[in-house]
Amino acid sequence: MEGAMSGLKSMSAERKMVQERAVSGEEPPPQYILEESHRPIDDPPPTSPVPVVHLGHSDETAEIKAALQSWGMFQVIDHGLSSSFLDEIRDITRTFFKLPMEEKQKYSNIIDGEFKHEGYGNDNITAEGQILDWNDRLYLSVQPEDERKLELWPVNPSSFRDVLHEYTIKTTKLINYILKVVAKSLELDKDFFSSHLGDKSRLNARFNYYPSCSRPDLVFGLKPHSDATLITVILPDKDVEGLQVMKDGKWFKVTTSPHALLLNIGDQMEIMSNGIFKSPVHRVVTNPDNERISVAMLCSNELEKEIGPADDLVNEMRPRLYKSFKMKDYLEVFVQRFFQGKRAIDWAKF
Ligand SMILES: O=C(O)CCC(=O)C(=O)O
Ligand SMILES: [Fe+2]
Repeated sequence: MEGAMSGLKSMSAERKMVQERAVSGEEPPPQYILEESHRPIDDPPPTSPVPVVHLGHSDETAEIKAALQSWGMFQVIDHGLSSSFLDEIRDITRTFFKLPMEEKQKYSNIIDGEFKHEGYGNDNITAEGQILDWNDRLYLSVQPEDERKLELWPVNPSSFRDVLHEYTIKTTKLINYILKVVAKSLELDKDFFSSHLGDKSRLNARFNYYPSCSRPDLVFGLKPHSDATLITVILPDKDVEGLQVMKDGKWFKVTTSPHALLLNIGDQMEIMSNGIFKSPVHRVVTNPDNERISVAMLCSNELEKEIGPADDLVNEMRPRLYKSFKMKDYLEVFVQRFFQGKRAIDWAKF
């Protein structure tokens, strides 16, 4: 067993970045190739624009409720972030991934052969036969501010840290606003989620880089998953599509305005809303001609916090559907299952 674990450990540590494979024109090697029944099928899934919610309008609460009950996600255009600032975030992302490999490796998520969540890299390899995603990423914890590992924040491009800091402040403000509206839509006190989040609530930034892939029919850019979060803010690529969401058992391409931020709820919201809202399953497919980037800001409750369904959402008509547990215990289960392409929410159900 120990031998097998150390074998897996060295597979994580020694693997090549997807970007290196794409640059040298490699076809995806066997570890990336999906079983036939799991492959993204070629006939393009229907496109349907994810609902647009108008913040500050009198019907924002009803719009958010309807969007979360049907899609689990919505796009926001009047979010208060300028289009030029959104482009700056896209620019620092592209510039970082364009740096020479040895420069990016200074921020590696493998330290002394051990996989860490934070930093530049790929998923951990935790099991023999695990199918890998056609994606490299930079994962950074941005909040609480005093827990930032600044040594993993790129200094190149030189604006990277300042832009990410500013984006953290702006997304936090947007998330706080949206969480009040979501609470109202559930007829909870408007501060229900923010008071639960507490002072040590977490915000993580995941910069995704999906190199072009000669065989998009065989691989995923990002495997089907729901987020572990309370809520996630995605800045999608301006030009290249790839994100798909499961709705009513079917996959839909997600199309958004270039000026939009896309918000989706995660498992913590499904649990706290006692299943009134469902955390959407989504995935990313690759593209033979173009690379794609996205930035996900992932907002979660404090690690020591106990979470469970809101008492006011449990009644005779709607019994308690999920257990209560410590956030950190959920994340541990989530991470193990995520790498295996399995959902953690089933673990939380009664
Ligand atoms: O690339 C995207 O559009 C989505 C990324 C995503 O789902 C994630 O980082 O959790
Ligand atoms: Fe996601």
